[in-house]
Amino acid sequence: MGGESAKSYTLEQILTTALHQQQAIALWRLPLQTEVQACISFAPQKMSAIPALETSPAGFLFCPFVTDGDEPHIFLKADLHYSSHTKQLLPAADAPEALVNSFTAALDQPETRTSAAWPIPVHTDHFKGRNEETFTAAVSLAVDAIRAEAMEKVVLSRINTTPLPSAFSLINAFEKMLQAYPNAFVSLVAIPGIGTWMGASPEILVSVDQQQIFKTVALAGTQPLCEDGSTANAIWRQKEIEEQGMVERYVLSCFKKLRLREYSEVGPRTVIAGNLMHLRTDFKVDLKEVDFPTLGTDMLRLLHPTSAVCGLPKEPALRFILNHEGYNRSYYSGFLGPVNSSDGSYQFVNLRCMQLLQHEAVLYAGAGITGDSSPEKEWQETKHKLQTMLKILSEF
Ligand SMILES: C=C(O[C@@H]1C=C(C(=O)O)C=C[C@H]1O)C(=O)O
Repeated sequence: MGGESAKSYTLEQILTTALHQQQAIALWRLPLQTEVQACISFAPQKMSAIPALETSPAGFLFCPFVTDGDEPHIFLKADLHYSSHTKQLLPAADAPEALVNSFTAALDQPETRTSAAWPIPVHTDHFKGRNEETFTAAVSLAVDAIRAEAMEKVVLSRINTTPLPSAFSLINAFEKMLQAYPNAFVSLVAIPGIGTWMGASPEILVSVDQQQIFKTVALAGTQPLCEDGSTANAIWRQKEIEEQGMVERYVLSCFKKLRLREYSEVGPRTVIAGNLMHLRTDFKVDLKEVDFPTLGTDMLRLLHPTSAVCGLPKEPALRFILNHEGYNRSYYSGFLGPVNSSDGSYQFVNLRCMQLLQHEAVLYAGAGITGDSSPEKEWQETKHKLQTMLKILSEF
C-alpha cells in the first residue's frame, strides 16, 4: 500500500465503489463463518473451459451450467481483496498500480457512498417464466422417458420473475442473506456485461482447504423443515432415498474414473437448508496421505453437472433439459466460489439464487424427477426452493 498505513473500509463502501467504477466484484461468506470476503478484478477473464484450481492465482470463479454453451466461465483474479475481519483492502502484488490507486481514491469520494446501478445482462427479453402447466407437462414427459428407461433421473427447473421491492438495496439484501442462512455459502457476484447474481447455496461441489482436505457431497431429496426445526424426526420416502442414492453413485463413479479408492464416506444424513431439509452424503480425501495433487480440478471437471442438478446418466438428462426446460439456465446450477484464498478453494453449486435485472429479480429453482415423481409435488418443491430468495425480498 505504498508505505501508507492501511485504512479501514466497510463492505458497503467496497461494493458501491466497485459498482460506481464498473469493476467486477464478488462478495462471499463460507458456511458457518463470520468473515465476509470480497475480491475486485480489473480484468475478468472469460474462458471456454474450467480452469485448473491448483495453479490459479487467488480469485473467484463463476461458471455456467452448460460447459460448452453461450455463457463463458469467468475468473475474477483478486486484484484487490477485502476481509470484513481486518476491514482492509489489499492489492495483489501484480495488480496494476494505476487502477489500484484510482480505486482507492474513489473509495474516499462521498459519491461512492451512494447506491449505484448493478450490472445487468445485455439481453433481458427472455426471462419469461413457464407457468405451472408447462412445468408439470415437462415433468410428465420426463417421468414417461424415465419409465421407458431413456434415463434414470433428470432435474427440471424453472424461473420466477418478480418485481424488486422499492426499498431494495444490494448490500442490505446481502446482509439479510448472511443473517438468514448461517450454514449456507452466501454470495453476490456483479460482473459488467454479464450480470448480478446473489444466492445462499447449500451444496459444495468441490473444496480443498488449507489442511489439504478435499471434500464433495451427494445432496438430493427435499422436504419442508419439520415444525420443531430439527432433523430428528425426519422421515424420507423411498423416492428421495433413491434419488439421493443416484447422486451418491455418480460421485463414486467419478472417484472410480480417477482410480481413487482412499476416500471416506459419511451418510446419508438429514441436513437443513433454510426452510428445507435434504439428504447428504459427505466425501473426504486427505491429500496429505493420498498423492493426488490435481484431485480438486479433476473432480470438478468430472462432477459438473452432477446428478443433483442435471441427472443420470448425464448425457441424456442434459439433452432432455436443453430440449424441454424452455429457458436458459445461464449461471443457475453452474458453480462459483473462491479459488486459492487464504481458506483454500471452495466451489459451490449456484442454487437458491437470483439474478437481478434493473427492476426485477429472476429466481431459479429445480427438482429431481424420477420414475415415481408426481408433477404437482415437483412444482410444490420448486415453490419451496424459491422461498429461500423470496424471503430475502419480502424483508424489504
Ligand atoms: C436443483 C436444486 O436443488 C438440488 C436438487 C435437490 C432435489 O431434487 O431434491 C436437492 C438439492 C439440490 O441438489 C435447486 O435448489 O434449484
